[in-house]
Formats: sequence, structure tokens, C-alpha cells
Amino acid sequence: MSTQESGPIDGFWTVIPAGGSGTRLWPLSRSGSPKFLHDLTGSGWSLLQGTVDRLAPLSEDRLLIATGLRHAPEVRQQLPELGIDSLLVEPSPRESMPAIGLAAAIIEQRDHDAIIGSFAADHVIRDDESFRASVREAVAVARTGQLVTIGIEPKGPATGFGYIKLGATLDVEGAPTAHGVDSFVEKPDVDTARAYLASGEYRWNAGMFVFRASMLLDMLDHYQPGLASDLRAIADNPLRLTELWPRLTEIAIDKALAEPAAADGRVAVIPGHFDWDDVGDFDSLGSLLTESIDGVKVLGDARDVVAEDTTGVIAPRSGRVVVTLGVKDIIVVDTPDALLVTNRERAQDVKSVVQRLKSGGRGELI
Ligand SMILES: Nc1nc2c(ncn2[C@@H]2O[C@H](COP(=O)(O)OP(=O)(O)O[C@H]3O[C@H](CO)[C@@H](O)[C@H](O)[C@@H]3O)[C@@H](O)[C@H]2O)c(=O)[nH]1
Repeated sequence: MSTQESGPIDGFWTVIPAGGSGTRLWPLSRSGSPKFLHDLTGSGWSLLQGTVDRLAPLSEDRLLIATGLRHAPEVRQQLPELGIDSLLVEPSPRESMPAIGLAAAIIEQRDHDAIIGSFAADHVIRDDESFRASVREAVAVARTGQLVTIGIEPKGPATGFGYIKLGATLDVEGAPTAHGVDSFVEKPDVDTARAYLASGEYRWNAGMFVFRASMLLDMLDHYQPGLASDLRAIADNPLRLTELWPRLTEIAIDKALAEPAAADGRVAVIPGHFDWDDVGDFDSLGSLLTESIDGVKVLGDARDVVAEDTTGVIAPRSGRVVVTLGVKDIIVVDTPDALLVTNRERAQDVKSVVQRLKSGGRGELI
């Protein structure tokens, strides 16, 4: 298989775990309306719709979206063409492993040889063709029985991402850039991240995993046997979902599988060369918005902003007009029930004020 090949990939399924609440993007993103349901780039599409569209040329209608009970109606509304079998509704959040594992168990029953690519619902990718070429390489390696990830060249010493240490190059037909993975390190401190960056040996973990469905279930049997047997039981009898789901281990795929499997030499990485952003906070959102009005990036209706001698990001979402004068690197997010004013430097800390609101009895705003 060549990386230049186009068209759908035989037996390839897309899984999209769509959970998490994106608290650093509060008050735009709320637990009832998380960031994947929002258009955060001004494209007219939500991040979820963009993700589905990016993968459709590879997997066509072989798609499974795993989302929470609260978000399922909005997901259906945004994706009216979604087949009845393409939505997996979870009774409560359990992190990514139960969602991806159950999707794998269900898909394996439908298609024993399925290869699955699991991709977050809430990331922005600029160069779709290059992304799909990386997925094709990842599939070629996944066919050999490895758990494969796509790693992103780090742009800075970010502490909000996991890092993947590259191992030796692999010799797999159709995957000329494939490497083994030495280890995964989840969200290091800034000094460690700087050292990783300087070494040139690390890639960002972008939460993308490609694997044979049967292989993932075997790995789960090995590393998370209790979870594996519960997930198989639910896939065998979906009526057991409400009974078994609450007891499933709440764990991310990185911790449950990627870290231990890398230590056992069972993980590979394709270094991706496309522009990727997880839109983690308002600062990164600002850099994604291309249109600047009088020096300000506006997410919403530009007629609702009057900004003089101002730089930063403004999201007018209340129907009110936002007027700023003489402020630099500001972030203003105006929604009907909550107004956030901060600056780009403190964008990451929005998470902690959200926590404060929650513990202060204003959980209804989160
Ligand atoms: N269905 C479902 N999906 C979930 C749930 N919890 C999380 N997810 C999904 O699992 C993925 C990762 O979860 P996050 O909670 O957003 O992880 P993170 O802290 O951002 O870290 C992960 O992603 C980073 C890249 O964005 C990585 O750098 C990091 O290493 C790790 O993989 C996202 O697609 C998220 O929607 C859940 O309960 N249910």
C-alpha cells in the first residue's frame, strides 16, 4: 500500500470518543455543551462535524461516535445522516478507555478483521490530506498487530499534552515514516517538556490511536482484564449496559493501554506533519482564528464588537455589543449568563476559576 493512495481503506472504521467538557474554554464550553459541539474556528461547522468530514473519505459510513447521554440529542441534530448503529450512548463519563474499548468490542462483532482509528472529536487539523496520509501509514502498521499512534512535532514545551518518545525506525511496507515507541509520558512539567523539545526525540501525543479491533481487545484482556470482560459482556448483550457501565474502571486509553504496551514494545508511531491543535484554551483558539478585525480576533458576529486600540480575542455570544478601548491581549467571552474577562497569558488558568465556581455553589454555570 502506498501512502499516496486515495479512496476508502478496506475494513477501516472511524471511532470518535466525544466526551470531556473543555473547562478551559468556559463559558463557551459547558458540561452540557462541550467544545466538540461548537464551531470554534468560524468555519460554520462544529469540531465534531469537522472530524467526521475529515475521516469520511477513509472510512465512509463505517463510523461509531461514543458520547454521553446528555450530548446524544445534539450530536444527532448536528449529524442527521448518522446511522442508528453509529452512535454509542454512554450512561455516564468514564474517560476514553471504556468508550474506545466498547466501540472496539461492538465493531469486532460486526467486522471481525476491522481496523479502527480513534480520533478526538474536538481537535482542529488544517491539512486534511497530510493527516489522511498519516492515517494510511498507521493502518499499514496496525495490520501487523501493533497499537499505532500519530505523533505531532512539538511546537513548544507544552505541559497540557502527553509526549511520545520515538524508538527505532520500523520496516513496514506502506509506512515509510513509522517508528517504534519507547515510552509515553503524560503531561510533564515545563522543565521536562523543554528537555524533550531540545532532544528532538519526542512527539506530542494527539490522542490518535489506530489498531486492529481484535488486537485491542486482546491487549485489554492482558492489561485490564476486568474492564475487558465487562466490555465484551456489554457488546454481547447491550441490555447489560446500564447494569455494568457504572462499575467500569474510569481510565484513559493512554494509561490503560498505551503506556504499558509501549513498555512491552507493542506500540508504533507515525510522525504526523500536519497542522494540529487541540484548541485547549482561548489563547490557542485566538491563533486559529484567521480573520482579525481592528487587531482583534472575533469568534461570533463581528458587528457585535467595537474594539479600539485593542488586541486579543472577543467572543460576543449574548446579543450585547462588546466595546473595548486601549486593552492589550485581552480575552472577553460574553454569554447570556456569564462573562469572562482575562488575558492571553492567563488563558490556561480558566480551568481553576471554573473549579472555584463549582466549589462555590455555582455548578449550574459549568
Ligand atoms: N466518549 C467519551 N469520550 C471521552 C470521555 N472522556 C474523555 N473522552 C475523550 O477522550 C479524548 C481525550 O480525553 P481528554 O480528557 O480530552 O484528554 P486530555 O486530558 O486532553 O489528554 C489526552 O489528549 C491530549 C491531546 O489532546 C494528549 O496530549 C494527552 O496525552 C492525552 O491523550 C477526547 O476525545 C475526549 O473527548 C468519556 O467519558 N467518554
